[in-house]
Amino acid sequence: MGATMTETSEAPQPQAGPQPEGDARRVLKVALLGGGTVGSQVARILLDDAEALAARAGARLELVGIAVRNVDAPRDVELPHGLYTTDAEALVGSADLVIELMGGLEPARTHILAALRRGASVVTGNKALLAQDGATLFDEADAHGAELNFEAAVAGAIPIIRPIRESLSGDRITRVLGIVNGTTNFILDAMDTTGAQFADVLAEAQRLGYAEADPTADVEGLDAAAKAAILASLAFHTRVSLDDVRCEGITNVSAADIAAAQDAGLAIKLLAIAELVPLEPADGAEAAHDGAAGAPREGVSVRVHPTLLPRTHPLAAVRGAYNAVFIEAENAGSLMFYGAGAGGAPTASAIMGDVVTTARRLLAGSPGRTGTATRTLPLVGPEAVTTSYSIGLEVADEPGVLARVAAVFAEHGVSIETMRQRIDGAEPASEGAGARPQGRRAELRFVTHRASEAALAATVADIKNLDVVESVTSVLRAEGV
Ligand SMILES: NC(=O)c1ccc[n+]([C@@H]2O[C@H](COP(=O)([O-])OP(=O)(O)OC[C@H]3O[C@@H](n4cnc5c(N)ncnc54)[C@H](O)[C@@H]3O)[C@@H](O)[C@H]2O)c1
Ligand SMILES: N[C@@H](CCO)C(=O)O
Ligand code: NA
Repeated sequence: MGATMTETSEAPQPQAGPQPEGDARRVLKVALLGGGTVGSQVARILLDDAEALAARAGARLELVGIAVRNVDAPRDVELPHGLYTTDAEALVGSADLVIELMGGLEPARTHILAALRRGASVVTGNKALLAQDGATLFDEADAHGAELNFEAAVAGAIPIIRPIRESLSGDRITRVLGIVNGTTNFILDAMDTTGAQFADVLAEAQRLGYAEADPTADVEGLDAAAKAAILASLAFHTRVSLDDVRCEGITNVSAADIAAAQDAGLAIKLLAIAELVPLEPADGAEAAHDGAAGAPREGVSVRVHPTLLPRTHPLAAVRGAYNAVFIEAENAGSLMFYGAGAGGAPTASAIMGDVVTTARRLLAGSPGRTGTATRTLPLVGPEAVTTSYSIGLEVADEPGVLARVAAVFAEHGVSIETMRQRIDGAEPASEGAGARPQGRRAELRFVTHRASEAALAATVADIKNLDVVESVTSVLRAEGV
């Protein structure tokens, strides 16, 4: 075991059999980097629940310090002032187990690497760092016999990392669909419930404290993309980083999109989607194989975008700031994991689960491997992925317009599943329903069968060029319609 452990001088004699209060001779020194929203809750649990944690971990978990930027900053959770320090480096040097909750890339990365190089294990909630440079951290952990655990990094309190890494390690996961950002789910849900526009709901979410003052990482999908990269790496045993994730946020989702989705029995959710995609062999070439005899070559697609879902899909029922991850596996079938994806105490629960599990394995002298990549799957771009699309258009309400638009879909081989028409906000009218006033506009909404992004883009470009089309108001992807 890489970590050193101390023994207290007033140690009781060892006893045979189970020891409900843990083995009090053994102490694991725990350093906490960051005393903010999550860190303060982790410290509270470590101090308040010390006895129960010792019983479960098999050693006393001694909080030796909390590294912060300013030791005198006002705090919501009252903790012994003497625990705070600005010297994170020294704190890391004294610990058996380091909990990193500073966030950001640096100096978090430097401190985690320093801990792992000493053989100290690390628990972190830092999805941004893991998605950017997880491979380096995993390699370092494995090289030094230390563990790096990160349940809190994806979907907060929801157990999802460990189920993928452990419970499903004997299955073959084929697809992961996740609502992994609470802020955007809160906004989309509020738009769905109230009919309000994105900007108004965002302002309200900021007022209520759901959205950050700078909501860019959330509303542009970057936070979800980091989580998607982590989920894809674990689910498919390959390496995926943030740069591999195609990402589109929710800033362009309009109240009209939401209303149209509702009319069609659909909901709009920001989904992180990671899936295995079969790859066609190159022209004239044999299909390459990924190592398993006879296995067809496959790639991984990882993306984040607003997605239309049938309102009957389990993910459509996820309301407010909650998160959920839906997994499809060859043998398990469909599984859904649901709960609080953020917040101090919920996220601290996931951190503490990792801390106790890590402590147990350290005490048993058998740290687990951190890295799970066993193969290198190609990342596939949108050209190899097909999805259904919903396209909204504003057109002149004139005879023959529908036929001209439909012809463009046909030219590009994009098959239409449904079409809805609304005249100047009035109830749908059928073609040929009597004389229309001149200059009226109609809104058309098409839902397509599965199509490639290239075919869809070419279709939209040609539709925009039709003189009867005033504008393409939205293009949204759909799943399960
Ligand atoms: N807040 C959540 O709901 C949530 C959920 C899941 C994961 N996370 C992750 O947990 C981590 C912590 O999030 P948080 O919300 O508690 O952040 P926070 O901003 O509330 O707290 C950060 C803490 O780190 C300290 N810190 C930051 N930079 C430092 C530096 N250079 N030196 C010393 N101390 C420094 C700050 O003083 C503060 O105490 C992040 O990686 C975040 O992505 C947070
Ligand atoms: N900003 C994130 C916090 C949890 O990672 C969210 O809204 O879900
Ligand atoms: Na989690």
